[in-house]
Amino acid sequence: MAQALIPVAEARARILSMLTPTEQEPVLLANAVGRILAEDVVARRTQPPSDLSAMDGYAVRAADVSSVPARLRVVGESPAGGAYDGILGEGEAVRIFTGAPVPHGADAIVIQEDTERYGDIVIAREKTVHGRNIRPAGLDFTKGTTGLAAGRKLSAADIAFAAAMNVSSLSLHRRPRIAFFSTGDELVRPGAPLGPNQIVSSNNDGLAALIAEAGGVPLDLGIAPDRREAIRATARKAIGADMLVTLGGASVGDHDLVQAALAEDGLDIDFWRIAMRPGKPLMFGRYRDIPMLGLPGNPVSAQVCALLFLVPALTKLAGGEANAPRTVPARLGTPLAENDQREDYLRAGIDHVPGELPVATPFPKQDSSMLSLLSAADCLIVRPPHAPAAEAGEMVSVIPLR
Ligand SMILES: Nc1nc2c(c(=O)[nH]1)N[C@H]1C(S)=C(S)[C@@H](COP(=O)(O)OP(=O)(O)OC[C@H]3O[C@@H](n4cnc5c(N)ncnc54)[C@H](O)[C@@H]3O)O[C@H]1N2
Ligand code: MOO
Repeated sequence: MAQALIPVAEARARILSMLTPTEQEPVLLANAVGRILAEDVVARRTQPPSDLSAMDGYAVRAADVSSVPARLRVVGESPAGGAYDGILGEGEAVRIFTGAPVPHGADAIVIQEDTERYGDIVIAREKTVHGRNIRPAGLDFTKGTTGLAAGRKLSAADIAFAAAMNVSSLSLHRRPRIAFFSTGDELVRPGAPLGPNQIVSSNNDGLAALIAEAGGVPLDLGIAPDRREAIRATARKAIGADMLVTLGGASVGDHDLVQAALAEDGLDIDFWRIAMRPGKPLMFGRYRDIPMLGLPGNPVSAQVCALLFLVPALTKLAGGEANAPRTVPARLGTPLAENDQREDYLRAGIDHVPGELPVATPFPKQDSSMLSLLSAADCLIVRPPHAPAAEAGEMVSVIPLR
């Protein structure tokens, strides 16, 4: 009897449950963007450190400029990076610039455009109030507060924020090293001489790109021919990696040897075959000490399965919160027939309609060898197992691809 196919969500949960984050390492801010923070970042200083002017103009006592014109005596200057050391008295003003410390005694800044200057005298033409154009000390953050929480994927804004907190290096999980190889006598590298019945391996470069994009270090072990010993020898090169991914040889054909070859060399299978299209022959287990994901060889199946299983796995290894890819609602552009037991991921185009949900139209062909259609797809429509037939206009969930 055929073995039951494992649901997609269960497969992902089983993979994730086998993974633990890589160790932490200090990383300079310049190299940290896009990576996942392993420890909270605590502000090492208060920003602004003291009350600072937000404008170029004159520091005044607001009470002196409650009616205008107000005539004030300029007693000094406060540039950014400097300061006026005295205390501002009644009827006095200090020339001040954006970012400069507000002198003691002053409690407002009159912007330069609202003044006229005559030697030591400045006339304020607009009224002001207490606090205007002043950035109080600690407006942005105060020393000792947690600015960025562990688990966060660092954006450029986060890097700037960490720098402002006077933190120059961050504790991050080491980038996960993902070793992978393709199997198949028919495969050659792009650009290499092609024999009569050979095809170009698209999976190696495609997977390397996806791993790099997801924050991992791709370790391309090449192409193993369809011989058990060759598959074993190639797999052994993965020792030391955080995960091994095999491409192809996962199905039931006489030349689909990955499982049989590695079973004799320390592979312990957790599951094989899932209720998904494309990607039914997906396999997962542990090869010696290394988690191993066996992706199907069909190029679209390999990429879609990598997106659904390898990317969350990488996120977990890198210390982040691993989830299924984000879905958004859309309207179906064409009717769809009832689905079978396999959760379906249909390549589709997206049309944006102002003020309405986008319309996702599945491509008429969905063959899992067709990379042209994966490249052209704007999204994947997710159809649950046994979904009933659907009319055009019905709501569906889609995974945006770009
Ligand atoms: N009798 C059955 N046949 C198949 C089944 C099944 O359940 N029963 N499942 C089908 C499904 S679904 C898939 S997906 C494929 C996956 O098979 P494998 O993982 O064993 O992959 P291969 O046989 O090695 O290759 C499939 C296909 O993809 C091409 N390929 C492989 N590697 C690459 C690469 N690196 N770059 C580009 N193209 C690659 C290969 O030439 C084949 O055409 O099995 C179905 N069969
Ligand atoms: O699941 Mo296979 O990936 O349909 O082609």
